[in-house]
Amino acid sequence: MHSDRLDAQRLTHTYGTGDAAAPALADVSITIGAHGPEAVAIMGPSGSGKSTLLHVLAGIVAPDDGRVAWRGRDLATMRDGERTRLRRSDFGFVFQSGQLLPELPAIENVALPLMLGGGSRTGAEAAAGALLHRLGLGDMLTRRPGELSGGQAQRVAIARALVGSPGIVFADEPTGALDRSTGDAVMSLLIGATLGHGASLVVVTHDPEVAAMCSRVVRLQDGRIVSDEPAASAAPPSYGAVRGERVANPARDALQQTWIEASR
Ligand SMILES: Nc1ncnc2c1ncn2[C@@H]1O[C@H](COP(=O)(O)OP(=O)(O)OP(=O)(O)O)[C@@H](O)[C@H]1O
Repeated sequence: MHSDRLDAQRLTHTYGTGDAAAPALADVSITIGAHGPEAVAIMGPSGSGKSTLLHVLAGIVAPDDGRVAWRGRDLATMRDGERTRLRRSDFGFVFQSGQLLPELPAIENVALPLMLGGGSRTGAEAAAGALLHRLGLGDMLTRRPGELSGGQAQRVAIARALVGSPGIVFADEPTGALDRSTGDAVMSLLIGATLGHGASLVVVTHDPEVAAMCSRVVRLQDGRIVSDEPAASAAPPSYGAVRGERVANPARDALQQTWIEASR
C-alpha cells in the first residue's frame, strides 16, 4: 500500500442551516493514491459539489460528518497549527488565477512557501529558480505576475505548488481562465510535473479534454459520486491516460521523464 494516500470516508457537508441549508456533499467516500501517484479529475454539473469536495479533501473546509485521513492520520484530530503546517509541507494548490502575490517577482512567489516553512531565503530562491527554469520560465524570474501572460502565471503557480515537494496537489479549474491551447499545455505540464515529482493530482474541471488527460475520472451529482472510473472509458481517442498504456503521447511521456530525471 502506498504511503502518500488520502482516504475520505462518508463525507457530508451542508452550507447554512434551516431554510437556507444547501447540502453540498452527501456520503462521499474516495481514496487517492492508494497504488502510487495518480491524476484524478473531479467532474460534474455546476453546483454538484466539486469545489466543496476539493476543499474538504485538502482540509480547508471541515466536513460535517465523515473523515479525511492523509498518510493514515485523520485531519480532524490535528490542531489548527499542525493542519496548516501539513498543508504547507504535504499539499500543493493551484487555483484558476489570482493566487500569486502581485507585488512579488515570480522567483519570490515560488520561494515563499519554503521560507514560510522556515527555509533560508538563499536556499528557497535557489530551489525556486531551478524549478522555474525547468518549467521554461528561466527568463521570467524577476517578472511580477502582472507582467506575465495567463499561461506563464499558471506555470509560476504550478512551481509554487510543487516547490515544497508535496505528496498531493489540489487544483480547482486551473486552466479555466486560459484559451484552449494554452490551457492544454498548462494542464499537460501540471500533470507531468506533479506525477514527475511523485505526487498525486486532484483536479476539478468542467472540461472533458482536461479530464481525459488524467488517469481517473470521478463524477459528482447532487453532492454524490455517481461514477469513478479510469479515464480511458471517458476519454476522447486523441488523449491518453497519463499512466495508462492505451494511447501513446510521446510529448507528455518525454516531459514526464524529464521531470523524473530532474527531480532525482
Ligand atoms: N459558501 C457557500 N455558502 C452557501 N452555499 C454554498 C457555498 N459554497 C457552495 N455552496 C453551495 O453548495 C453546492 C455545491 O457548491 P460547489 O461550489 O462545491 O459546486 P461546484 O460543483 O464546484 O460548482 P461549480 O462547477 O459551479 O463551481 C451548491 O449548491 C452551492 O450553491
